[in-house]
Amino acid sequence: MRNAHTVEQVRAAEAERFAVLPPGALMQRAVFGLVAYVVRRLGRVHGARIVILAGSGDNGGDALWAGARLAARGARVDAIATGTTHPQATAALLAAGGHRQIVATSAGPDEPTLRALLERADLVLDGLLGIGGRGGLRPAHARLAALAPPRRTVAVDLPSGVDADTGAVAGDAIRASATITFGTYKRGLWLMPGAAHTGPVELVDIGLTLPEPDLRALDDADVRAALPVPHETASKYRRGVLGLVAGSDDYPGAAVLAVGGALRGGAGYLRVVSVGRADPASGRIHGRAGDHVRAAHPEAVVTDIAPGDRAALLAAGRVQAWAIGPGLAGDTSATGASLDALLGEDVPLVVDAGALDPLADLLAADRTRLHRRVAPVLVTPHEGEFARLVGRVLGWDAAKAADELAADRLATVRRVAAETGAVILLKGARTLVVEPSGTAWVNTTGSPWLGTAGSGDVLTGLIGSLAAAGLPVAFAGAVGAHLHGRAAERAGVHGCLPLAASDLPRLLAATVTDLLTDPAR
Ligand SMILES: NC(=O)C1=CN([C@@H]2O[C@H](COP(=O)(O)OP(=O)(O)OC[C@H]3O[C@@H](n4cnc5c(N)ncnc54)[C@H](O)[C@@H]3O)[C@@H](O)[C@H]2O)[C@@H](O)CC1
Ligand SMILES: [K+]
Repeated sequence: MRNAHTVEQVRAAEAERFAVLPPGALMQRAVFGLVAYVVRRLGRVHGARIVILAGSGDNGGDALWAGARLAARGARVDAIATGTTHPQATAALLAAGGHRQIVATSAGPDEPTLRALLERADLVLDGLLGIGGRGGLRPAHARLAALAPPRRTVAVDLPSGVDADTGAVAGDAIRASATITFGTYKRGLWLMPGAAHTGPVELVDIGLTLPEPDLRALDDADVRAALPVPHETASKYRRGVLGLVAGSDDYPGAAVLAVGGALRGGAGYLRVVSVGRADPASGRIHGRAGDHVRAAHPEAVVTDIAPGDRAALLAAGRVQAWAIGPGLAGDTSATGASLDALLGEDVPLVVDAGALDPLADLLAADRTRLHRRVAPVLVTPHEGEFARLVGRVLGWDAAKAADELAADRLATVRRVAAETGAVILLKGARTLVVEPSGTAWVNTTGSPWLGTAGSGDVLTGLIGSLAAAGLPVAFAGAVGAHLHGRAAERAGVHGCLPLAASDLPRLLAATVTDLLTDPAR
């Protein structure tokens, strides 16, 4: 598990260490980790050209100290500063044979000199701003950020211009090929758009004593440990039964995809409810989605029901979790009736796609509905569906929803989770899973190829299945998002590019197989 903390939490933990350590000790720990990374990356330090971008604070201090260490090992180090710089670190750099120039003065380097320095650099260390940065970069910083070569730039603690807490980026910001961060992950390294600026992030332990994290990210090892693996006495029922209400005559394929995801999530038995209509000749209820599921996945047990038939829905049988929504179309009041029936059942419930608007309507009528329910409800909107949800339930217009998400995505989702009582899984490049209590996970796996029709249906089935197998539903959301992302990352290896959603179940099986058979386990 990787943990992220807020700037306030980091500052408090640092203050506690400052009180007992000699001056500069924490910074030297950070510098040691940074230099170790640079040496590993360059292989040969002697003769390497290093450019340091140095702001006025301790972040610049880290980078300048690293420059001093690298200069002492024979690197050619040029520091480009935006003004005053950390005094001891600057003195150490100059004493080690490094150079410093200040862009803001008339004696500073002109544009061509600056460009030439950066173009020739083997590596650029971005020490413009760390956790002390606020708002968009000032002009001198922004100019350097725009000139730094992304593929040869390493961000110190975080890419300058990325807000450490929110991941917001206002204007120019450093784009790095790697980020070396100190003490703990900062939330902004994991939240979009900041997360797109970091490259791979490495954590350097500097010995902070930290409180409960504000945000968590799962690793493969966490997911491996959480996977519901059947033991000797398992049976199909004991492994968990998922009830899935999915598909419609208009969108039967969504049910097939959701079932494909569910079959790879660990539940032993799958009851699929297909919403159809009465056959004029026989009077029997029949749904196209059910036909497609029977043909594609004979292991699923399918029941056809008439729209909104609550009794028939619940008669499908006992389950340990329900999921509703993929591919549901048409009469939203009928979907609302089904949803209302499922909300009356005391098992975890996953609500997606075509069931999200009906849920919003139920919550608009009764905001306490989910707070009163004992078993949790997880909703899986993408950004547009989230905007509709907050529009109907909290009265936000689309512009407000977009503004709030852009300013602080995590805080916004937290607030909506607390107000609605739903666990919210907000899909996107860095999917967030947030409980009403505020506990939050961010997913760091995935690939842009996942942005394809039907991939969300697979995810819903997968999460429902993990919940039916016994994972707490929010954790099932985090585990499901991690597996779903890993599966997509494998698409290239398994010849599944461009990725189609129907490839995902097969890729999920390969992902789970690898996790469970990893010899390092
Ligand atoms: N405090 C510590 O013990 C440690 C701190 N470390 C480093 O220290 C950093 C924090 O140092 P500081 O608190 O000095 O803060 P920073 O170095 O992040 O920046 C502070 C300076 O930047 C200016 N500034 C703020 N926003 C700006 C903007 N948008 N554009 C341009 N300039 C802006 C401020 O006026 C201030 O002078 C960490 O990120 C980390 O790199 C590490 O050395 C580990 C130990
Ligand atoms: K930085």
